[in-house]
Amino acid sequence: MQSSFLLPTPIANSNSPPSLSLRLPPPSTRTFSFPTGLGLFSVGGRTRRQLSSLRAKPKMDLSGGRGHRTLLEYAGKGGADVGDDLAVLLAHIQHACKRIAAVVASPFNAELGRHGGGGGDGSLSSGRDAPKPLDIVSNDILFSSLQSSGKVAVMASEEDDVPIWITDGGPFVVVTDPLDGSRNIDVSIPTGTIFGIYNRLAELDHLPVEEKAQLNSLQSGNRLVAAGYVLYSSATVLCISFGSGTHAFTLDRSTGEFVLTHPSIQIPRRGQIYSVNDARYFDWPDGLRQYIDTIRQGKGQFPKKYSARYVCSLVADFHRTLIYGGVVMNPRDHLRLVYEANPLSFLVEHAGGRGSDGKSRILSIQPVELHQRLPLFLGSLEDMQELESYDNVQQKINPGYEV
Ligand SMILES: O=P(O)(O)OC[C@H]1O[C@](O)(COP(=O)(O)O)[C@@H](O)[C@@H]1O
Repeated sequence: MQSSFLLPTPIANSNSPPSLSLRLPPPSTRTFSFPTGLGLFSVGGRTRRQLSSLRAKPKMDLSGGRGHRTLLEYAGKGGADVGDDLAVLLAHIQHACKRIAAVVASPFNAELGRHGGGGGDGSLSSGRDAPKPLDIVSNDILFSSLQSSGKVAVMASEEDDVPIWITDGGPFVVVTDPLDGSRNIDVSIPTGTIFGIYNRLAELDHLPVEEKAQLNSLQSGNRLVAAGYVLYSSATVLCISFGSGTHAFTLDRSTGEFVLTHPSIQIPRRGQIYSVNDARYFDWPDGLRQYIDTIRQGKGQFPKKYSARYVCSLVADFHRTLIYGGVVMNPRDHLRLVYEANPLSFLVEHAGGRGSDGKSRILSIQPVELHQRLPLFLGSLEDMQELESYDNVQQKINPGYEV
């Protein structure tokens, strides 16, 4: 059988794209793909005309003709111009997240999963310090980056009991869940970092350190200056909003840069996917059961049967929802207002969606405790409105599930 192939010809001028010479396949032969420098071209079964139109197609340009735009270019003066302080902080956060991406993917850390190694006192029988679980390692990485940025007054982390005061002059407050979904890490399921950035409240500067650390960290979500997450998955994706649109950048491992791949994300007004831990069905209130039963059968406001997807890793479930639409939820008091619900609600709202506790808009809730937990529903506007029209969607009992 004659095979088909495309050969890159020598490049005479490095500014011009490589041209392709081709021998056409007989009709309906197998499909082959070849790297050409312009991406993978699949040629099986295509006519010469189809191929030349493929060749003529320009590469997708996300930067208005200036090449791929990186996160730091985007945030800088030629882009969103978020201000020097925030740009510096962002540079440190993205650096920390690249390190976390490397740590969670490393074969040498795989066994550290949730519980870490060694004895209860943190030591090994050999006398060395026991390795730390990956969520603690991630917390340490973020802390050290925030500290070296010089831009952070206080960091409040899901991993720490109390917020840590870093520097008096720091203009920002950072709240974070450094490694969400870490319970899945032993089996290489995606994980993520979530962060929110507030301005330091200068009017609290006169208070004792513990008090001002606490109060700065308890700001309501509608005061967020920026929020984001980093998904550690088949690709490492950093999604961020500075309060004007939600944009995602994918890590280019060849350059180490986050490159803008999803500018101005708009969550579809309707999705066809719901994301929840279905095993809790019998602990759900009637309203939530009815809602899920209805959309599953295609009997809701959108006359299509919904599909279920649940990774059990909030960042992954949220990222899919942001791109494909639908709703992602955890109806019990489990996820944290400060570290998870507020940043993700900020992102979904700036993409045209909604974040709610089943009754109220998340960003309007005033946190009263740092580690406060609540039911969380995030998603497409119309799906969220339909969900909230069922009065009773918050799971009040929380029997302490083992897995
Ligand atoms: O057990 P549930 O209710 O399905 O909760 C799963 C959720 O908990 C999380 O693992 C976060 O919980 P932790 O902060 O305790 O790890 C999310 O990533 C996930 O969406």
